[in-house]
Order: sequence, then structure tokens, then C-alpha cells
Amino acid sequence: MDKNADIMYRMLVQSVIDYAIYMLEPDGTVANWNAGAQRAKGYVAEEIVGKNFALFYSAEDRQQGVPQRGLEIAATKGRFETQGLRYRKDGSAFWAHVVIDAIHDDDGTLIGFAKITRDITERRAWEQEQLKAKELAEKQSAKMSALSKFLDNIIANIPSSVIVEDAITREILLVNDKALQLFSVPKSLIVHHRPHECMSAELSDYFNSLGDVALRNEGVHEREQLLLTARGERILHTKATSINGEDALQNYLMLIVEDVTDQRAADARIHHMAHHDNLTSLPNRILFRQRLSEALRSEDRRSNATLCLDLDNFKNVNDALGHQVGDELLRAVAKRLRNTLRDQDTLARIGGDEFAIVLPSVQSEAEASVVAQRLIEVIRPPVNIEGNNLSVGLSVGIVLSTPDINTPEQMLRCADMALYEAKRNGRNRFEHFTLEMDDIARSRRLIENDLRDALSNRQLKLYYQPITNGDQHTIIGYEALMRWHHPVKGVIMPNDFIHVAEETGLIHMLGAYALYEACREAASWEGQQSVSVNLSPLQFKNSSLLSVVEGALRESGLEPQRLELEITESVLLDDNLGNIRTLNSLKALGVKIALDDFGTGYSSLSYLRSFPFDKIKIDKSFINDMGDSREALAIIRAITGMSRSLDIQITAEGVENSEQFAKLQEEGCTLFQGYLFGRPQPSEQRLKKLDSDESE
Ligand SMILES: Nc1nc2c(ncn2[C@@H]2O[C@H](COP(=O)(O)OP(=O)(O)OP(=O)(O)O)[C@@H](O)[C@H]2O)c(=O)[nH]1
Repeated sequence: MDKNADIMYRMLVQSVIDYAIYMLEPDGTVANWNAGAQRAKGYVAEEIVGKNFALFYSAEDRQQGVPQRGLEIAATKGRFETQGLRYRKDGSAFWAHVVIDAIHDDDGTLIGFAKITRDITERRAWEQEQLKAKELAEKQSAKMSALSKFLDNIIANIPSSVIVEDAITREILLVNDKALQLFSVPKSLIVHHRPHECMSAELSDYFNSLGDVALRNEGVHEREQLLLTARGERILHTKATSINGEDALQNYLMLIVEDVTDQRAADARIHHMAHHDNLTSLPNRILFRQRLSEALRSEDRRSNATLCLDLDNFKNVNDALGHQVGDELLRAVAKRLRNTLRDQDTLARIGGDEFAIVLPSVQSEAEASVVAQRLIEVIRPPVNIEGNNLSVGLSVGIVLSTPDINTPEQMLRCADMALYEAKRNGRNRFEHFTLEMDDIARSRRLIENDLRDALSNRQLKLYYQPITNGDQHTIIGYEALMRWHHPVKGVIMPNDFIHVAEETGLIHMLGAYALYEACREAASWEGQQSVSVNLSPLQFKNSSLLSVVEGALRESGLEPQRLELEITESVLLDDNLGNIRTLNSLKALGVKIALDDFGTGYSSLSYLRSFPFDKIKIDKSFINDMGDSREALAIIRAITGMSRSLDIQITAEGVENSEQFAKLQEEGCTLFQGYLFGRPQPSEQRLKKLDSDESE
């Protein structure tokens, strides 16, 4: 380069104002300074030439040797290029792009550096902004993709099947995993296909027809159907609704499908349980009523028959062998009954040992009788349960529908009345309903209502009839007999109300009242006479009998041996072990047990062996007939003979005259009761003379 060219070049460099261009000595001392350098860094040439260029760096950079390292790299590599903060004279910073070139002489000796610095603060700010914008966009996009993944996840995990179709093309746009389980086709063959292209005709028809309805009408539309799916036959319940997209032209059809198969099965099970008896699986009372009501509504002009059935003395099976055996017997009975009937007949278990039948379309009473008799016969053969041969009888009440008897309630009531009659007439038989039964039932109900009042209004009173020991005409005890002082009907005798009390269960209250009252009275007597109280066989059906007797004794303070309980043979009927257990417990309390009305009813001397009675009471009918009937006398003789050998006391009841008295004494009777010695009297008149005329 000649001298002129050198000057021109220097001028050119010095006049450049966008770049700071200056030279450095090999140690970094500023050798010259151009206009651009002055503009960029604020120093004039005089101020800076001769100073080290490290001045433009931050104190920290300087401390770390950054300026020197740049020179070293440039010296070894020829060039060093970097960006960084540089400082002006006034202390302000700018972002600089720096290039340092090493300069060597012709011999290759380093003679200095050319340094070009450009203020790129603005560009850098712009770049930073771009970077920030990009980062933001990336962040946003990551957020969107996370949201989308989240929504996909939600849809995939919705416990219902979700299918979304394009409302116009009807192509499937979305299908979740749950929905895929319904079709044996991969997702790729479902998405962007129409239902009929990717699923069975049955399924696509189902979705398409429901979808058509939903697209034509607003709201949610539902349909439930049994369909063959990839999971087998399932009941699908689908809700379809149309959805408007953001774009008015973009509408969707959404189908939410529930597999309700298990739910419907559970519903059916619950429905079955609510309408059937657990033990026998027969319809229960609720279903029976429905079937009866349907039969009564039918157009058939023939009658419907309703039969009420009740096993005879079923309680004995439970008592003797336990409920489990009782249950087995009920199951066996139910099976036999069911097998005897036609398919269209309804057999239901409506209570413990009670069944009911609707025979639709029956011509006559005779036709229903044939069925009833067949049912009785089919129950007759013994059932073997756990090695026990069990025989049980069946009583049946029948009613045929008429224009007047045509509601389920009436039918059941009437059949029940007929059943009651069958029981009353000896059991193991059937009876048809008659209007007379209704009249009797009504009067029974009146008595029942009055009897409830009687109990609360203390209209029931105990009368006491003396029992004597024949030798000295002394009263050794009294039998307590109940009288009902009815406010309108006057005094009513037990025969006219006890059976109603027994049928309605009021007997338990009546019985308890008699026991408490008799013990209370007897405890107040001056002498040590005994008091006899009659127990109904029904009282033995209530487990509280023992505690009632205990309570009466405890409350009154009466010595147990002064209380005598009179029972009838029926308590021992059919070798009733439960009742014998109760009798033993009563006896263990110290009370006496007497067998009443002996000789009537079932009258088997073997009863005397089944329980150690303290006393037998010969029924008054034998005493009455004794004068005329050799038979009656023979029976009295047999009883007295037997009781002597068993060491049981005998009471003759109903002794009305002195001949009878003398004869009975002759036959060995020791105790006597009857009008000859005294009629039943209210407690306050009880102590009047034995043969007083004042007796009623
Ligand atoms: N094993 C069993 N016994 C039951 C069930 N439900 C009720 N019972 C009993 O069935 C008996 C029904 O007795 P009732 O019908 O009153 O009397 P019964 O002994 O059959 O006498 P009658 O009907 O007068 O001939 C009662 O002892 C109940 O405790 C049951 O599900 N299983």
C-alpha cells in the first residue's frame, strides 16, 4: 500500500461511524480511535488512546481476565469474535458484537490487533423478543397439547361408551376405549367411517335410528335394547343428542352408551325378591294380589276361584323338630302343591304355613272342590326329612267370584272365612264360603271389639266356685271362673266369648288378667284355700306363659302350691313336646297342674302317663249321666281306679244333688265341685255358707 492509499484508508476507517474500529497494541493498549468508536463509547481519541481496552469491560469481566483472554485467542487463532456487554464512558452499557483480528508484520511477529465493535443492543432486544415470543408460543402449544391429552384421557376413561359423529356426513369422529369394547374392530377402522361401514347391521341400525331422532329433535333421546356386541348379548341404553359446533355448519351427534345388562339383571333379581317368597320361591302375597286382580279383571265370564290353604298343626313340627325341619316341610309341601296345579293357576305363600291359589276361569264350586280335594290328597303322604316321616294335614277355604265378591280383598277375606270353617270342622278338609259365614264373622268382630273395651274398662270379673273335700264339707279351694259384665247385654258366660278371644289372640291378655287377679284375690283370703285358674290351649302357643305365671305369683305373694292351673286334653294332643316342656316348667315353680274336663274330647287314659298331673277333674257330663248310664258310671270307675293307682286326686265336677255326692264318694272321689256346694260367686260373696240359697 503506498502512502496515499494508506492515508485514504485511515480516513475511511476514521470516518466510519456505525462501527467502532480501533487498533490495540499487543498488550491491549488502544493505539488509535475512529469516529464510530467515539460515538459508541463516548471517549474522544485523546482520552482513550494509550489506555488499555479492558476499560470497556465490566469490573467482574476484568477480574476474570475476559479482555485478555479475547486477545490471547485472537493471537493464537487469528480472530476472536464474541458478543457481550461493554461500557461507555458515562458508565451506561450496550450490547456489543466484537471482532478482534490479530495483525502480524511481514515476519509474522504480532504487532497488534484490529478491533471492530458494533452496538447491536437494538437487534439483540428484537432477537430477545422473538425468542420470548417463540418460547411463549411453544409453552402455549405444550399447554394445548397437555389439555388435549387430558381431554382424551377423560373421554377414554369415562365409564360410558362415547361415540361422536359428524352430523352431516355421519362419519364417526371420536370413539373412546369403552365404546371400542362393543365392536370387534380396531379404532382405525371406526374413526372416519359411518356406523354401517364398521359395525354389525343390528348395532348400526340401533345407533342410526336413534341418531336420526336426535338430529331431528332437540334434547336428549334415549333407547334401550338387547344387542349382540363384541362382549356378547348386552342390554345397551343409549342417550343421543346433537351438539352445535363453533362454526354454524359444523354440528355433531353425540351418543353416550351404557351397558345396563348387570343393572337390569339386578333390577330383575330385586323385583323377583320383592314378589316371591324366599323359602319356597313361590309368589308372595304382593304378587298373588296382582295375579288375583288380573284374573278378576279378565273378560272371561266364568268365575275365578280363590283358595286359602293352611297346614294343620304345623306348629307341632317346629316345636318338636325345629324350624329347619319345618322349613324343609314347607318347601316339600310347596312343591307338591305346585305340581298339582295347572300353569295358569297361581300358587303363593302368603304367610308362615299359609298358601293361597287363584284358579282362573272356574265353571262351578264342584270344579274348585275337585282341585281342593286333590291338594289335600297330595299333601297326605308323609314327607321324609332328616329321617323323620312327617305327615301334615291341609285345610282349604274356597270362594268363587260373584258380582258381589269381586275384589282381591273380598276374595281373600271370604276364602279365609271358609278356611276358618274348615279348621273348625275338624281340619284336613275344605269348605266353600257361604254368606252365613260372613254374618258369623261380623258378630265375632262385634264381640271382639266389645271384648277389647271390656279389658280396658274392667268389665271382666272373676267368680269363685268352691271345691270341697267331701268328708267335712270344708272348702279346700275355689275355681276362678270369668264373667263378662257387658254394659248392654248383661252378664256373658265364658262359652260365649272365650272362643272369640282365642281366635283374635286376646286370650293372652285375658289369661294373664285372670292369673294376676286370681292370685291377688287368693293371697288376701284368710284361709289357705287353693285357687284354680283355667288355661286355654292357645296360651301355650305364647312363650310368655311361664313368665306370666311367675309374675302373678311374685306380685301377689301367693304361695305357689295354692295355685292350680287347669288345662284340657288338647294341650297334650299329638304328643306335643313343647307344651309338655312348658307344663314341667310350670310344675317346677311349685304350682299344681290339673287335667280338666277329663273324659270328653280325645279322652285317652294315656294322657295321664304323659305328664304327672296333680289332679284330674271328671267332666260334669259323666256325673250328670251317672244315674241313668251304666257306661258313664263305668268310665267314672275306670278313672277313679286309675287315679288311685297313680296317686292322683280326683275332683268330680257338676255335683248337683246328694245322691250323686254319695255315689261319687262310694266310687272313691275325694274332691267335689257343683251347685250342691256352691255356685260361682263374686269374691266378696265367696265366704257365704256352702249350702246357702243365696247362690245364683
Ligand atoms: N319353619 C317355619 N315355621 C314358620 C315359618 N313362618 C311361620 N312359621 C310357624 O308356623 C306356625 C303356624 O302356626 P299356625 O298356623 O298358627 O298353627 P298350626 O300349628 O298350623 O295350627 P292350625 O293352623 O290351627 O292347624 C307358627 O308356629 C309359626 O311360628 C317359617 O318360615 N318356617
